[in-house]
Amino acid sequence: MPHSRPVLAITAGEPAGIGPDLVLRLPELGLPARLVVIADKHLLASRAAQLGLHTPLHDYQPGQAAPAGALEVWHVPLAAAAAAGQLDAANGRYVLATLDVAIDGCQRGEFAAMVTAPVHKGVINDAGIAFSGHTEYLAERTGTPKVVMMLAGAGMRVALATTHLPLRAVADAISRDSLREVITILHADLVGKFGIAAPRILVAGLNPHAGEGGHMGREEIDVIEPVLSELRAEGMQLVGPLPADTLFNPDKLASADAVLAMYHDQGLPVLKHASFGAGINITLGLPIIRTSVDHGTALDLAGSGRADPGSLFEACQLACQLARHHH
Ligand SMILES: NC(=O)c1ccc[n+]([C@@H]2O[C@H](COP(=O)([O-])OP(=O)(O)OC[C@H]3O[C@@H](n4cnc5c(N)ncnc54)[C@H](O)[C@@H]3O)[C@@H](O)[C@H]2O)c1
Ligand SMILES: N[C@H](C(=O)O)[C@H](O)COP(=O)(O)O
Repeated sequence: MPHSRPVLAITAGEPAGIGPDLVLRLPELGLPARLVVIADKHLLASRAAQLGLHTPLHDYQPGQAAPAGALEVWHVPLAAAAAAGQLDAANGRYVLATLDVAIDGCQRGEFAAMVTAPVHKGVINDAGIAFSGHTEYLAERTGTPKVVMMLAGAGMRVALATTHLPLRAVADAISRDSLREVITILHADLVGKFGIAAPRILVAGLNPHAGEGGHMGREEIDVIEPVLSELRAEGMQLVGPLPADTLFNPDKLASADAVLAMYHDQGLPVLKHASFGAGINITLGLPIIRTSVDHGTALDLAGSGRADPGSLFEACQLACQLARHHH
């Protein structure tokens, strides 16, 4: 019965980072899914030996599930041997090749969802490949004009109006059109993927004190408020633009299904402070399901056995739930 359990594609990420360490722990979760790890199989075997783990590794065969408790491996060969903690730009293309296998498999329907362990954005760029993150890469590879990054954890969902941009470029990137698209995607996926019938979304301002009536910036008046009014008229429950320094107070969050922050470090430090180690990153607006960890490659911990698999576990659990819901 090959289709009785959803098949999750899990990319092991940067080979020198903690991704390989964490995926080797996945059988502990006992998830009702087939876990197909996309990575170099020799890397996984040698990292398992380094960590003293005895995770059963089977070559992935689409029509034949491995026994529960084992990982199935879709082998993508490294370009150069990888040592824990030591980045090597020679493997930049390998990392993207693992993502391509997962994306293509999801688009074909062979995988129900993909879950990503962390990649190192810097070393991929050092390899001569322009790369700002999975989020943007997935949008491009699936031909999706606009996606939304959302992190979830500690009872919060925080979506971002802009993602991996220099701070200097943020204000210019927030236009009425882009904001309307972001809120529309966020709203649609809260309803469609998360099953929240009438989501209530808190929207942050961009400037301190949400612009202080135009005295500390005009983006709230010129861009954010007009879009919120327009979308409220379509029936969305949108509160804001609110000053970002107080919008994360527990009493405000209690009444909300999600927060929309205007930029990466307005929203994510709050969420990661509250949930680091168990937070999840979800890409909204894609034609496929993608969840991820909330942390990076932690090169300092790779191969040490001290990396916490909690976030990867949560990401796989959510991918499994969303896949079942979608199915
Ligand atoms: N999903 C992703 O692919 C993703 C997410 C965030 C950062 N990154 C990338 O990771 C690289 C390193 O980023 P960084 O140093 O800012 O963040 P990081 O998350 O790798 O490390 C920050 C701190 O948290 C610790 N840490 C991280 N994950 C942990 C875990 N699972 N268990 C225990 N401790 C953990 C690290 O040891 C370090 O002290 C960058 O290239 C960044 O772009 C990738
Ligand atoms: N912004 C994310 C975070 O800080 O957790 C992270 O960089 C991952 O982004 P991608 O999923 O786009 O790689």
